[in-house]
Amino acid sequence: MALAAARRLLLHAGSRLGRREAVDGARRFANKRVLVETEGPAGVAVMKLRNPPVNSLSLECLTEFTISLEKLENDKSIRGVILTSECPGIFSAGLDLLEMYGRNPAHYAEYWKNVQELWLRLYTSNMILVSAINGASPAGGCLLALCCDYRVMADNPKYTIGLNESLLGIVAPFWFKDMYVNTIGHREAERALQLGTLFSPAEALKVGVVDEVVPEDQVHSKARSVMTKWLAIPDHSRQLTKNMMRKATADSLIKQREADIQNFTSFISKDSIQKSLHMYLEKLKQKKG
Ligand SMILES: CC/C=C/C=C/CC(=O)SCCNC(=O)CCNC(=O)[C@H](O)C(C)(C)COP(=O)(O)OP(=O)(O)OC[C@H]1O[C@@H](n2cnc3c(N)ncnc32)[C@H](O)[C@@H]1OP(=O)(O)O
Repeated sequence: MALAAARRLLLHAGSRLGRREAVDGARRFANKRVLVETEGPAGVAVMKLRNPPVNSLSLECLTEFTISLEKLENDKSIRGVILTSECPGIFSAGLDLLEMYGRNPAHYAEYWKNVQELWLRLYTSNMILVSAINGASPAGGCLLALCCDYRVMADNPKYTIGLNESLLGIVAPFWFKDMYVNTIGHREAERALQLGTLFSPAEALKVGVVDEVVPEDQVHSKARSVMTKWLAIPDHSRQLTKNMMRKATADSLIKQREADIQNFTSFISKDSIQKSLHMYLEKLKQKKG
């Protein structure tokens, strides 16, 4: 209920959290955790995640992200979105571990429903989505990038990308797996999912997790030039083709959303899984000290 109210509030431009501004002819609207600017090639928005320190996809961040996408989908002048990050060195650390640890089943269910919703909206978007991956992109961060039509990654060996869930002692849901298989093929996905591989940019390019690797200072210009190329294709034929390629994968989740929420909730609530997450969070802390 509270989230639905927040959603209504945010959808109103000019509300306290969601504001629309005119800056040098460019339009922008900003929530606390997502900034959207419509500069650059006509019909293109740049969406920047800004949920420091690591752009983890908290419930609030997911909600703001989904609402921003919804706004762009409803704006007929927007044909493409470049998805990137405002947090230095991090594209997104993926799902927020603190939303999946030490909470109650109702919270897990609510959280997962919002993860599904963002994924469905991104994966089935009619707009052209290009990701400018300017930092680390594990698990849910990789998922965001995989939803895009084209992925450009910064050539920095410190940045890695991949579905690393098995390293956390958790299992990537079937729709994460399906999208991985669609992108890199069954054999590579099978190996990478079991090992929880986090690929360097060069490896990610080789295996097909990303489409292009460029020097870090060229990620945005490259994403823009890729977008220009995709904008030259008539929308109706590109959209119908995208739908043809992605519909079966999206439908398999749509048909069993409730069951998938139940699965997630009972899996994540298990003592053994909570223990694994605890250990992983401790490891992240120790890495610092
Ligand atoms: C059925 C089950 C389905 C579930 C599917 C889940 C998919 C997921 O997305 S699970 C999340 C997986 N994510 C990760 O494994 C990433 C973990 N994080 C990292 O590897 C690193 O933090 C980093 C992203 C590479 C960034 O490194 P660095 O710049 O050195 O920052 P840190 O000091 O490590 O982190 C700062 C701060 O953020 C906290 N944090 C990191 N990641 C997450 C996260 N995903 N969720 C919540 N919080 C996270 C980290 O613990 C630090 O917190 P402090 O309180 O400052 O210690």
